[in-house]
Amino acid sequence: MRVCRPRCTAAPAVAAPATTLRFAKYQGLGNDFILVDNRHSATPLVTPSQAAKACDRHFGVGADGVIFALPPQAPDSDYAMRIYNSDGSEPEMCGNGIRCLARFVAELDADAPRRYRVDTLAGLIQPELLPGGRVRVDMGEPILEANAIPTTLQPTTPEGAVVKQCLTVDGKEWFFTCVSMGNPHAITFGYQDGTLIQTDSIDLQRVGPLFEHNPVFPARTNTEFVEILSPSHVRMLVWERGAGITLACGTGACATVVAGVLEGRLDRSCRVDLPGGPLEIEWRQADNRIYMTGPAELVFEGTTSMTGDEA
Ligand SMILES: N[C@@H](CCC[C@H](N)C(=O)O)C(=O)O
Repeated sequence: MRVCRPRCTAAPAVAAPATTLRFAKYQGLGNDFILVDNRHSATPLVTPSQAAKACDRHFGVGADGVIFALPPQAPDSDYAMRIYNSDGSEPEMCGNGIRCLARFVAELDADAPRRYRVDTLAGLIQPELLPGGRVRVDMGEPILEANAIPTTLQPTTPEGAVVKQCLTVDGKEWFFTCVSMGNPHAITFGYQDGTLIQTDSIDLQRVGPLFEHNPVFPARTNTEFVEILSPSHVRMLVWERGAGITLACGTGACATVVAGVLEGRLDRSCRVDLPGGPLEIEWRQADNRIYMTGPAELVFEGTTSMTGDEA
């Protein structure tokens, strides 16, 4: 006897409703972002998967992340900022991004002050507009305690910091210092045998993911490979959590100077050269806060069609 089974039919395709999103594309040293005016709602207008699509450099607008200017949340803040990485994950902070946000809100709101208090998932961060399109940011204090970074690497100092700890990756023994600027960073200046990093010898595409997804970093990590040019001048490459190779990372540059000071290699004021250009970083002894100065500029404004998550 022949048994007839019902045929498996696909549900009729229903086009997900598309909405039009207005945005401005900004860049800070080539670290580029889609900025969204979200001041009328505390909920981002774009979902993580829509953000990932918009960041795609072939099928979308193209960017390293999507940044939302939201209404203030904390009592003393002027705005709140949230960001999605290009893979749709949500980091706590973005150094180049907050310089872009400062210039974006200055364009939106002519009455905005020159110095803002921005509420982020990493706490209150304070950018200040300078002449010539530059922005100086009070990035707050670094976090050094291993559990708070977070890393399971064994602390090397009585205060619980992970400084110059050895980690074997890709068959090599690297020395690492871990610093959080609200988001996690692992910084290396060299290997256990004493050889120092030369940035042109780093195969970032190969080793970057091995650090990002290493189990010693339970929240994944951004990784900085740093070549020392002098005690006040370094060259840095970055593999970003959730975004891969980028041309610059502001929180990474800040974390690098902190790591360099802790390892006794760098001065507290440093120029950090990134593939997209230089940042000036100061880790001030008087208040333990980090100050980052660099450019941010508008690239173009536009609209894009956003479909639902199921599309
Ligand atoms: N490019 C940023 C950092 C963005 C977040 C990072 N990818 C993370 O996941 O922590 C910067 O300029 O700081």
